[in-house]
This record gives sequence, structure tokens and C-alpha cells, in this order.
Amino acid sequence: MQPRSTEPCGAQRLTASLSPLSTPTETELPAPYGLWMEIASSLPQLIASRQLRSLWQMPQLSAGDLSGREELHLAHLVLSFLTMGYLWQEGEEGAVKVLPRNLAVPFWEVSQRLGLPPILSHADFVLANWKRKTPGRPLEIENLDPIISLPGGESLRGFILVTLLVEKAAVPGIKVLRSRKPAGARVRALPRCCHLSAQPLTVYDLISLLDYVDPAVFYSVIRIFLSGWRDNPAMPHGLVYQGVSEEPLAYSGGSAAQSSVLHAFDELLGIRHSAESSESNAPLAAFLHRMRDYMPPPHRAFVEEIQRAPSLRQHVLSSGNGKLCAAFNQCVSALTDFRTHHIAIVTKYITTAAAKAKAGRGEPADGAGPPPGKPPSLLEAKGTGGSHIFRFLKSVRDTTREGMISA
Ligand code: HEM
Repeated sequence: MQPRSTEPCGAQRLTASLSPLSTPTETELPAPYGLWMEIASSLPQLIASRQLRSLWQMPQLSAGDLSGREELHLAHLVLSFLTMGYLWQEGEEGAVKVLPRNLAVPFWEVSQRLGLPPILSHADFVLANWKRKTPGRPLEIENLDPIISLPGGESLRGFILVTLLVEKAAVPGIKVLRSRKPAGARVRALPRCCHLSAQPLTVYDLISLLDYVDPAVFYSVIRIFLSGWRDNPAMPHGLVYQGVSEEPLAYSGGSAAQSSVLHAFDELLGIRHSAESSESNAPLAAFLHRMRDYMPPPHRAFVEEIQRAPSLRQHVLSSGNGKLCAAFNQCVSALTDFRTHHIAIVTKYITTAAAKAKAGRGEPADGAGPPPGKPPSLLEAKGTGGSHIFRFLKSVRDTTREGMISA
């Protein structure tokens, strides 16, 4: 086992603040949980050699010796990765229907204590899952590594870390949201702070995925491990958590739709993907809202606090101030741009990659590990969160655009 480290990582962000730039915390679990950590640190190899499932003869541990939210978040990260590996080791056709009790019971206990669902979420995959290679050096991709990995080699690393950098790019904007400045000052500060206007950094970060993540690896190797057991044709009846519930339980898979950042900006700008918006959009809006149940409770509370605050949009409208209106519209337009670029990314990484895999032209690059089973086909039209991808993403983008204030 590696020595306990005081290396900075992301778990503290989940409790102390919404900033990923926070101070040192745990990247190793305490001694009684050494075996979990040991298995988790060899996941790609254990999955590639189809050995992970046989490891579940190990003793059942209680989560009772975990103390403090940092340790609990790290345990949730570790158990969620073990669960996804265990479940999807053989691909979508070989998924198990029962999670054994030595995994299910502690995962359930940790999840209950944190107020998180017992499945891998964005908070596990990205927010809690990073460390600096060299302490004190900048938070840049070259100086970062995930704490726990799954198959996918460098593409998996890039997918986790680029997503983290999108979150980081939004931090100055989140700070403005949390500040006590008057409404007008916040609207004026936002475009500059978020680099939302002249330099849409979040968009640059998003499209830098193309430099780090091979679409064939994403589609054939990585994606299945993020898939959940709700609205997923490969797991139509959910998953039995042995020792927890005799009935199968259904949870959506990991998705950046569970990030609090976009939810927070939407609420601030009064962009309501609400069920009332139109009848056909109602299920899509409901999906986005349901994703809030997968956020750490402090993040959910933060989004709800913005939702309850007096309407910024109303303030801008009634001010009759043209410059304020323009600043507001810059923010809305930056969010629309982000979503348009995201749709292009999704097309490349799912639709085009699926077509290539079907035509036998989607061989993952060396070093990514073998795909678990045949290329997945059941989730071709759905996201890992379970949404109907393009109908959902386009509707969210179009509602954003409608948030502009007309002159
Ligand atoms: C390979 C790259 C990516 C793919 C294939 C992808 C795919 C998807 C899909 C299919 C959805 C629909 C919800 C679901 O069912 O999961 C979604 C939603 C979302 N994704 Fe991504 N995504 C990628 C990268 C990213 C990155 C790097 C971010 C940045 C944080 C991001 C942010 C979001 C957000 C915020 C949503 C919710 C919809 C919205 O608010 O516009 N995605 N993504």
C-alpha cells in the first residue's frame, strides 16, 4: 500500500466550498480499508483480466470506522468505482443484477451518511477524484492525476481532468454568485469573471477534450462504466443491493448534468428548464431537475438558494439600463455557446463514434485496455444519465437562448 499522503485533492471542495482550488485533504483511506484502496488502485488491470468479480469473497467491512466528510467522500469515490467496475466488467450484455453485500452494505452506509445516491456520480468521478502531481504547482492538466481510474488509459485521465478544468474555469463566476455585492454589480462582474464573453475559457476547456480523449476509446471502453441502472435498457429492472433491499433499486449513471455549475448559472440568469415551460419539454426538464438529487447536499442547497433569491433578470429588466442588459445578455449568450459546443462534442463522441464502431472502424488506441464485451449499442441514443440525448441537449440549449432580454 502507498503511504498516506497529504497531497491536495478535490474531496474537500465538496464540503468546504464550491471551489476546486481548496486545501490539502486525504487521498488514502485509513488502515482498515486498505484492501478497498488496493483493489481500486488496480481497477483497469483487474477489469482487463476479468478478475474483479472474483475478488468479492473478501470480508464485509462496516463503514463505521470512517470519520469526517473527507474520508467519507473518498470512501464513496472508491466504492463507486469498485461498483461500476464490478457491474460492467463484462460489458452491457454481461451486467450483474445483484451487487454483493460486502460491497452493497458499506456503499449504502457511506451514501446515507453523505446524502448521496449509492452510485458513481459527477461528484465522485470528477470533483473528488483529482490530486496534484507536485504540490504547490498550478492546477493544470500536466500537473494533475485522477486518484482512482477505470479502463481507458490516457483518454480516461483526459476525460476526468478536462471536465475538472471546465469546473475550475467557472470558479470565478461562482465566487461572484456567492458574493454579497448588489445585483447590478454582480451582473457587470460576471462576464469578465467567468471569461464568459470575450474569452470563453470554459468553451476552450470543453473543446480541449479533442486533444486528450480518443472518441473510439470513450465510446467503446469508457462510457459503459458511467452507465446507471435507471432508464437503461441493459438494466431494465435496476440493481439489487444485497443486504440493503430485496427489491431492485434504480439510479441514473454519472453525468456532468449533475454538476452544480450550470444549474447555478441557469438559476441566476432566470433560465428555467421548468416542467411548466411546455408539455413536450416537461420530461426533459424533470430529468435535469432530478440530476440535482445526485449532487452533494451543500451543492444542491447552493443551487436552491440562488433559485430562491430575488430575480436578477427582473432587476435588469426594471433598471432600464442598456449596459446592464448587455452584460446580462453576454452571460446568456456564453451559456448558449457552451451548450452548442457541447452538442458538437456529444455528436463526435457518441453518434460518430457509434457509427464507426458499427462499421468496424472504431478500434480504440493502444494502452486504453480492451473494450468490455462488444461495443455498447443499447445506450446509443441515451446519455449515461439516461436522457434522450439530442432532444434533451437541444431543448436545454434553446431554452437558454430564450433567456436573452430583448432590447
Ligand atoms: C466526451 C465528452 C462528453 C460527452 C459524450 C457528454 C455527453 C453528455 C450527455 C449524453 C448528456 C445528457 C445527459 C445524460 O444523459 O447524461 C450530457 C449532459 C451534460 N453535460 Fe456532457 N458530455 C461530455 C463532456 C462534458 C463536459 C467536459 C462537460 C463540462 C462540465 C459537460 C457538461 C454537461 C452538462 C452541464 C450537461 C447537462 C445539460 C446542460 O446543462 O446543458 N459534458 N453530456
